Amino acid sequence: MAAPRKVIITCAVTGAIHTPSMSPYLPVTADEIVKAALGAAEAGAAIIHLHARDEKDGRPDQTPEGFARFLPRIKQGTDAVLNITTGGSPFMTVEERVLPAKVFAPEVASLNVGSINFALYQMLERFPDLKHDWERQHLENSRDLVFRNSFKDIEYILRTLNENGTRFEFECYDIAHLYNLRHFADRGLVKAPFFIQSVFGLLGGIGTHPEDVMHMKRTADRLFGADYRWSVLGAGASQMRIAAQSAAIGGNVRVGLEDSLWDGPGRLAQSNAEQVARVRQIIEGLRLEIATPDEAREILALKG
Ligand SMILES: C[C@H](N)CC(=O)CC(=O)O
Ligand SMILES: [Zn+2]
Repeated sequence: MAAPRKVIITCAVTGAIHTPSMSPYLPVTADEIVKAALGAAEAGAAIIHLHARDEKDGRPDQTPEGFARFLPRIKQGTDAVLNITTGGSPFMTVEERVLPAKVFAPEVASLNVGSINFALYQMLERFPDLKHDWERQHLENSRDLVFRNSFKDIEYILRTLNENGTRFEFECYDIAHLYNLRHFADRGLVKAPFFIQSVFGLLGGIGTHPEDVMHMKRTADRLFGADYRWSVLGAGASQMRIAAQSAAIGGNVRVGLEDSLWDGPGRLAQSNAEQVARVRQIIEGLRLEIATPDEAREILALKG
């Protein structure tokens, strides 16, 4: 009897898309990010995806100092794999975005494998009472926002972080991004196994229909065969449905308040750990097991 498959849970605890007025549960300060990360790891997340924020008003902060406020305490409190963003906020330059991962040389860093229109303004309707001006500007300005990840930008991040032995969470927001990754693999700039994080439901990228999920998986199977490890994230209300479909067809999952503030229709998730516990229930309900951090390191061939 084959052992149950191990499913890797990634938790993205705060991000740079949602803003503090949208949810009182969104971690903002370093203390809150530490508590959220350790809580998510305790609940079963093997990988923690990290962004930093300004302590006072919560705007995205992509300075190494911003990450230094919480990284050592998280490292001390858990053996979970730490994944530092190179996406930062889509309004930042690639030089700004890559700096924290360059300085801290994490086991994993995110890498966005293509450019997309990145709409957030539709959230203005959902959240009419934003406290800070920057929050309204952040959403408003996304009408004209292209999250730039040119081939030159991607190569720059790859060459900068390959030196540290850092491996990547390849964020693919659309089918074209899988072909971009194939291109860099053919050039030998990325090494298998490829950890592909398919992003569903961001306005500007692919949708959340089960056919969209199958299309991503079928295309990745064709382009990468056994050389990739697949994971998915569903934005907003689609989070758990997309995770369930992925777990059922051999994939891994990502949850966290970066990707969705919700725990069911109209109910704000009260912690990242709550979302990890819910997706764990789904995984164990399918009679699968969650991967420990060390099992995730083995599955993804991380430097440890
Ligand atoms: C949809 C997610 N915000 C994708 C993300 O996590 C990007 C990054 O940090 O590099
Ligand atoms: Zn992120």
